[in-house]
This record gives sequence, structure tokens and C-alpha cells, in this order.
Amino acid sequence: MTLVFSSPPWRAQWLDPLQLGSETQVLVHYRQSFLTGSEGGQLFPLTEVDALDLPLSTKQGLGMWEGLPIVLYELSEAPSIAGLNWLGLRQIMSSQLDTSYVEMLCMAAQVGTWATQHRFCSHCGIPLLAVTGERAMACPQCHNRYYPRISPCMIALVTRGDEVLLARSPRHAPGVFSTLAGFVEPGETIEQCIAREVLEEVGVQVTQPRYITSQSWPFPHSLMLGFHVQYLHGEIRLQPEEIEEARWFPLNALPNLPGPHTIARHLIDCYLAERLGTTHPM
Ligand SMILES: NC(=O)c1ccc[n+]([C@@H]2O[C@H](COP(=O)([O-])OP(=O)(O)OC[C@H]3O[C@@H](n4cnc5c(N)ncnc54)[C@H](O)[C@@H]3O)[C@@H](O)[C@H]2O)c1
Ligand SMILES: [Mg+2]
Ligand SMILES: [Zn+2]
Repeated sequence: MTLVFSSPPWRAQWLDPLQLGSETQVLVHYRQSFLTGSEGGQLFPLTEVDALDLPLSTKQGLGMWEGLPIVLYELSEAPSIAGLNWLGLRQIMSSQLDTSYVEMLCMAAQVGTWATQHRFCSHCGIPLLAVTGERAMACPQCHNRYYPRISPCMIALVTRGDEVLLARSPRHAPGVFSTLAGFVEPGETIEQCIAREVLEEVGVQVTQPRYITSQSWPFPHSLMLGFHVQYLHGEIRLQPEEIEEARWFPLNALPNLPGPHTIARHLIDCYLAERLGTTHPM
């Protein structure tokens, strides 16, 4: 028997934006929105985009999509263009798209945000220069290098047998309940972060963190580290600024959940598969 392994359509890599040929495809981005064609796609041929004469902040070579080079055009504003729309990344992600394609858009948004926020040396205050061969900006005076910033976050599904603890933050869509999440603080391990965030946000103590998976999350530069944790002790008590409602839900009566392409949904679906024998998510 011959096994055939197909490679994923998306491969991130550093590409020199000054060396790109006519086969290059362009993603046009401004503040977590992408220029979108009438058919709903975000990739445009280089020659078509160059003809639009867009207000460019920076170009970043991102990698290869189905064998073609991809460059990001990060704009300094979002002009209206006849026949094209600006679509927010969250809105794009709410539809059933290929996971590799979503990963490419998430990486592009994160690189674009980083590039616009790292134009000057924070030590000397002078303009930075792009480094050749890796994704970094360098100061010509103090030689500091600025790499893309990534902020680790814990995301945890708290479980108690066939019940899960889900919460709503004011940022969530109306009616949607999700898992708890929070940024790692300096000096903290991910396990300490889980214990602190869960206690702060809903007032309960948890134990036995079990790592499930991770997800790069470009709002604006998080790396989500996903866990199942078991309830240990305490009654639900909300942190008012962060959480507007939190409840224990039986697995057979769950509320509206986060959409596809979210690790929150993945953690919940994994637990459903474990307890109820439903299909395990990919
Ligand atoms: N992919 C998913 O399924 C999913 C689900 C839920 C949350 N998230 C993401 O998890 C991340 C953390 O969640 P949260 O908002 O509940 O965090 P959180 O509970 O730590 O609270 C957010 C607050 O933390 C503070 N903060 C501390 N460090 C910060 C940093 N490095 N960057 C920004 N703010 C910082 C700010 O005051 C901010 O308002 C966010 O990026 C959120 O979008 C992803
Ligand atoms: Mg939080
Ligand atoms: Zn400097």
C-alpha cells in the first residue's frame, strides 16, 4: 500500500517583498479588516493591486499559498474601492472556511499589526529598518531588534463531571457563552495563570490542568494555550469588569457557543466527545 501525504496549502516563511514576481498574490489589510472581492475572496493578483495605487504603510512577504508567494499590503487607511468591500477578520472567521486559509489571514493580520506598531525604536525614537532574511525591524543606532510580539494566554474549560462552566464577557456576541481566558503575567507559569484567572473571573478553585491544544489568535497577538481543568472548590462569584454572567451547564443543554475556528469551541467539542461519545473535532 502506498501512503500519500498531501502538504497543507499554506506555509509561512519570510519572503523579500522587493523580490516578488508577477505570480504573487496580495492580501490587503488595515486594522484587522481585509479587502474582499465580490466573490468573497481576499487574495488579489499583484498587478491588479498595484494599479489601485493604495496608501501603503508597509509590505511584508508572508509565505506560500498553494505554491504561490503571498505578500501583505498593510495600508495607512482604508479607502473605498468600487466593487470591493472591507470585511473584518472576525466576520470572515465566522463562516466555514478552510482552516489553512484562516491561519494565513490570522498570520497576516498579526504581522500587519506588528509592522504598524514597530516603526520607531522605543529606545532611541528613530525610524527602524526592516531586517533582511527574518521578520524583524532593527534600529540603525542602538541595533536593538524588534521581533513580532506574541502574548501567551491561557484558555480553560472548567469541568465538573457532565457539567461545564461557561461565561459571558461584555465583549461576546449577545447570548454566547464561552470558556475562560486570560493573559499570562510576568513571572507566571501557565498553570499559575490558569489558577489565578479562573479564581479572579469566576471565584472557583480548579485542579489537574490537562493541556489539549493551542491556537494563534491575532486579536491582537495572542497565543492561546488550551486546557481542560477540573473544578475543585467554591461558588461562582463574578469579576464585574470582565464577566457579566457565568453558569454551570449540563453537557446536554449547552447555550449558544463560540463559532468555528475558535479554540474555545474546540475545547468544548473535545469534552463532549470524551463524555458523550460525539465526533471528536479535528
Ligand atoms: N480563540 C478563542 O477561542 C478565544 C476565546 C476567548 C478569548 N480569546 C482571547 O484570549 C485573550 C485573553 O482573553 P481576555 O481578554 O479575557 O484576557 P484577560 O482576562 O487577561 O483580560 C483582558 C484584560 O487584561 C489586561 N491585559 C493584561 N495583559 C494584557 C496583554 N498582554 N494584552 C492585552 N491586555 C492585557 C487588559 O486590561 C485587558 O483588558 C484575548 O486575546 C481574547 O481575544 C480567544
Ligand atoms: Mg478573561
Ligand atoms: Zn534604538
